[in-house]
Amino acid sequence: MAEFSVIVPAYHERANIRPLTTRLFAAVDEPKDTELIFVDDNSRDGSVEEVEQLKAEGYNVDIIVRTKERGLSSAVIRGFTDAHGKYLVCMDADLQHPPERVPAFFHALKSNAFVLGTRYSPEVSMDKDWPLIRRVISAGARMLARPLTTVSDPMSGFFGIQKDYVVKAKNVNAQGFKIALDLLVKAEIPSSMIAEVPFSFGVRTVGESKLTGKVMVYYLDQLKELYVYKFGAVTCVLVLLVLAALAVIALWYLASLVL
Ligand SMILES: Nc1nc2c(ncn2[C@@H]2O[C@H](COP(=O)(O)OP(=O)(O)O[C@H]3O[C@H](CO)[C@@H](O)[C@H](O)[C@@H]3O)[C@@H](O)[C@H]2O)c(=O)[nH]1
Ligand SMILES: [Mg+2]
Repeated sequence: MAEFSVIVPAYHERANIRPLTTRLFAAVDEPKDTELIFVDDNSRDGSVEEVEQLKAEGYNVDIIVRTKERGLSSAVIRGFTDAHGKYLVCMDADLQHPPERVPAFFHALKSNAFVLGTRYSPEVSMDKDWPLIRRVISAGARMLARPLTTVSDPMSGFFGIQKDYVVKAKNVNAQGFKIALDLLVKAEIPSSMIAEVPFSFGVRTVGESKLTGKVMVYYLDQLKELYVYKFGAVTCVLVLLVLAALAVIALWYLASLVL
């Protein structure tokens, strides 16, 4: 039974499956003790056949095909549930998360409950081709998550967690796009048990991003739920009322200067 599991949510990613698998197994320290699980939402694009071929070549890779559910977070939860490993790493299929960094996650997971891949470290650079609009959205989204966690990249989808802590996390939001943030808040992991691994965020070369306007709405909804979870509904309403009052006072003051 594998001790290390790599979970990859995948939707229409056939062309990325082979390079990810070969690069991952070439990189890990203990390939015989490592399993790779794709969680595909019935893409029907040849992903299953590609995985079968890789299996026949001897790679410890599998694919779960979901036909009734869809969504990034719920796919990751399904993969974590089915995984055999004690140490779990989640990464994207599109090679924006370099497989060569996975051993650093497993290494850090031996002494930490949670390991977050970060794009915001002096050691790494963000790919200069990452579109400006994505950088702006990412910065805004990060700022909004600031009160929830101290980690440097709460939007990251490249992370590792010990299986025991997945079991501990209750009511994880399967709708959201930001599963790492949800687990960080709901598994109640102390900051002393969280490590960060810097990585350079690449550019997708094959296939398309699934980030749509709807995903951003889901994110705001997820944030609302996490704020209430962490601070309680009463505190959230009071803070909103104070902010609204401050905004009215500021507008009043500005109007008095102009008029
Ligand atoms: N099974 C399944 N997989 C999905 C779904 N939606 C997306 N995925 C998979 O989830 C991964 C990330 O999707 P992308 O569409 O490539 O996301 P992105 O916009 O590049 O977003 C990335 O950057 C964010 C930070 O800015 C990360 O938070 C996010 O996890 C992801 O890494 C890919 O492997 C994609 O196939 C879905 O509905 N179902
Ligand atoms: Mg991507």
